[in-house]
Amino acid sequence: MASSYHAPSANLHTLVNPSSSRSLPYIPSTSRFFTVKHDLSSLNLNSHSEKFKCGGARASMAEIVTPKSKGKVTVFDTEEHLAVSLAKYTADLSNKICQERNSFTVVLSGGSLVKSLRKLAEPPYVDSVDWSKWNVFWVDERVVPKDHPDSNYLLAYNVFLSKIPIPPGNVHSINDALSAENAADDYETRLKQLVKNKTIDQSETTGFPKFDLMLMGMGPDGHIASLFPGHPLIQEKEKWVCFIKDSPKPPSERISFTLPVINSSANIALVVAGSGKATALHIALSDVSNIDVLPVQLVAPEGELAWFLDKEAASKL
Ligand SMILES: O=C(O)[C@H](O)[C@@H](O)[C@H](O)[C@H](O)COP(=O)(O)O
Repeated sequence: MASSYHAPSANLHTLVNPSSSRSLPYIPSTSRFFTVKHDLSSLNLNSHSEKFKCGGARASMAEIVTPKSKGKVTVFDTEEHLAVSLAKYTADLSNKICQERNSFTVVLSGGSLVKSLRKLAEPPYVDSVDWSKWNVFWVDERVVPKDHPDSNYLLAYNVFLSKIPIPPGNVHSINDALSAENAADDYETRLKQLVKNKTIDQSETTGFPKFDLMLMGMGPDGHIASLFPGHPLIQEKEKWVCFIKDSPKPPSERISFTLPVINSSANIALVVAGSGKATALHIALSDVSNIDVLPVQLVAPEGELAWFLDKEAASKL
């Protein structure tokens, strides 16, 4: 389902309160659930704060307690420490799920998330993870050739996939010879075959594919995958994969998993770093009401949700 869409002109600081005058500036409310101080060492709240080893140095992280629906939130003092923890989380999950069902389905977004996966391609994980059991997919992809600098596949290949011994047949990228419409249909058909042959699990509740792990970033406007604020694609209820030709983030033509597929996941990790994401993150994780809903606020997996934040992204919580 793709239709005409006008990117919202308001930025996150001028979001409109629909219950009153349409031009009220958006003023974030104080979080009901937690407070985060900029200096992680001073965190002393509903949180569990600890030191862990990171490349020989001691690193700080703080775990924040949020309502169950918002998942487990961990704030790291640097992106480097975030990347170390993200690699351990992914490798541990891979080991656990491979033992249970002898395979592991992993979905990647594009953007800075991919760089934060770099530690997986280093010792100990490059040797300890059973890469032959991995099947890799994309939650969204730009409709460009695979060797184009905008390609999410190329980004993942350069940072990560080229450095691990994953069978090439287990890397499920889109068909870049097709139009956006056809690439979305083709990807959906391939997912259906892989559900049928049980490579991908299926949600008993929704009937949508149930991936073991989705690793996703979030844009500064609160978008996830290629589902943008105010765009009709966030309403899609039937399709597994949709296309967009008017993406506000270039390039304009993309394909994306729909929200029902995203939310049927067994595990979602949302990885958010940098001060440019702080306002959207505040909206997503606190109890802000009466604003236009951001796509990231609609993430509610059947399974577990884990947030990996750096302290810049968490600075407004
Ligand atoms: O292809 C894409 O553009 C992405 O999949 C997109 O959803 C991305 O993950 C976010 O925009 C965050 O990107 P950054 O972390 O680079 O801001």
